Amino acid sequence: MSVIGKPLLFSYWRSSCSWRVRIALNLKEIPYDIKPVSLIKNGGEQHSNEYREINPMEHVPALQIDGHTLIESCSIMHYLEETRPQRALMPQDVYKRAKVREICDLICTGVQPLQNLVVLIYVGEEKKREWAQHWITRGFRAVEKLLSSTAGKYCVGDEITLADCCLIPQVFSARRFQVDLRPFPIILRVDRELENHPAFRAAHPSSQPDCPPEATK
Ligand SMILES: O=C(O)/C=C\C(=O)CC(=O)CC(=O)O
Repeated sequence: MSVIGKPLLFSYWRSSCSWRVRIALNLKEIPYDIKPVSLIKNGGEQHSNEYREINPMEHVPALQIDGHTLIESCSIMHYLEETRPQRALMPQDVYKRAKVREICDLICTGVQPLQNLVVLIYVGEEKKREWAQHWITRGFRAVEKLLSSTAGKYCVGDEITLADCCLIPQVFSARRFQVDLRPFPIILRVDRELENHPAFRAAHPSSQPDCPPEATK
């Protein structure tokens, strides 16, 4: 690992957790390299001895930056926020900061882990779509309710925050599992607001070097 080189992100094109960090890096205009880790090739490269040294949880993402190796997308985003204050992704106001963390935690602990690859494999091919739909819908009901009192143009007010970095990839996963999003008009509005933002577009799965050609839009 190079201390002075560009940060290196261990990422998988369709991983929503990798996508969160890609958005944050792009928004802050931090140049970085990507090291693709295939979650499906040969039973998953994340389970290799080499990668387990980088991330003992055998998940993506991991970020090598400033001579450190960091794991867990929210911790990584907070590190970026604390070390690279340019283009702040947390509001100044303490209450608004709490609301941003609330939305991030809800998605990152209450929704996304339930549709993680290891969980879906455990649930089984037959039930996995119904399972993912159930938990995403349940979580989105809560997110929509929170947004009804926090959202401006984006999740919390009119500035892009870490909450948006978490929400947009989760909406993509919801579509992937064919969740009916009609009951969530605020989530859909924020998603529409950000779908063509350059930092979000560049972080999109279809823009990734490891995206299979048939999946590019
Ligand atoms: O089917 C695949 O291509 C494998 C894995 C993923 O997409 C990523 C996830 O496990 C879900 C997620 O990050 O939300």
